[in-house]
Amino acid sequence: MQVKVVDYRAADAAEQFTRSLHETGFGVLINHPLQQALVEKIYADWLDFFNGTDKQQYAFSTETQDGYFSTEISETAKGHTQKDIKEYFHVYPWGRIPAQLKADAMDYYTQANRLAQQLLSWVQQHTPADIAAGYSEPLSQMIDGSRLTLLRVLRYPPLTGQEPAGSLRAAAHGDINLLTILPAANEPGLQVLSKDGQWLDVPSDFGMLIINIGDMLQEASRGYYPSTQHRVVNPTGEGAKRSRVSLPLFLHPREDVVLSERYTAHSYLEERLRELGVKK
Ligand SMILES: O=C(O)CCC(=O)C(=O)O
Ligand SMILES: [Fe+2]
Repeated sequence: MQVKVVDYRAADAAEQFTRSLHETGFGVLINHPLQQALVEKIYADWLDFFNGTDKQQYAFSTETQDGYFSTEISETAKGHTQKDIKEYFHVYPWGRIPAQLKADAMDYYTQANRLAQQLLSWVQQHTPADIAAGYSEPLSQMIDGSRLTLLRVLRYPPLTGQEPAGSLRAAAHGDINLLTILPAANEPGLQVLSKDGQWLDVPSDFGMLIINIGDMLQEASRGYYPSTQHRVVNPTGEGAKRSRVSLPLFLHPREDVVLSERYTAHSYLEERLRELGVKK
């Protein structure tokens, strides 16, 4: 298995891209419309923020989930016992955002949401009719007016050598949401679990955009689009001295969206956040 790199401008981009999502849970786009210069500026400005002390004033709220999550309270992936080696900030348009970082973060949030809506309509168009018949509403409509779509700015600090044995920058997990949109990070490390149980590097050269299916879309599509396990491995050598910054946009449906007979978006999210240990 290999995650395919698809040219967003190719005539058959939608077909190739959605086939990759069906086969691997992941797809990688080049020549996509998100501005690389903006992504890089966000990486640089937020790295300064994480290196400073202001972040302590934005401690996240268990109720609303916006704000800063320190390495001490960082999430523990489902089925794991060690916390991930990461700190992060959850940006929601209605949430707290440091003033000097707000304009760029919201600009990116808007651009990425627009692209996501189009990608969801590609996914919809290429869903087999019997599966699509089970969607409670068109996929791109599920995110209309959602308050829960979330831009996560992640910083994986340089390693100290004191990390607990076996802990990873991000332990193997599936994302909770519908679809995740992730520009290539400033450092390598992202891997995806293949069907035959091998960890493979996700193509993530400069400028690539990585998209993966989340558990909610797996649930809504009855597994046709799989939410594939992925992780971020610890660097060795010189790379261990450097921070890694990444910027996933987690696309969430409106809370009232019916995902399946078992779940609404709301009931699903509550269950998963409790499992992650970031909600009571
Ligand atoms: O940092 C990355 O490249 C991936 C992050 C991720 O998988 C997540 O936060 O869910
Ligand atoms: Fe993830």
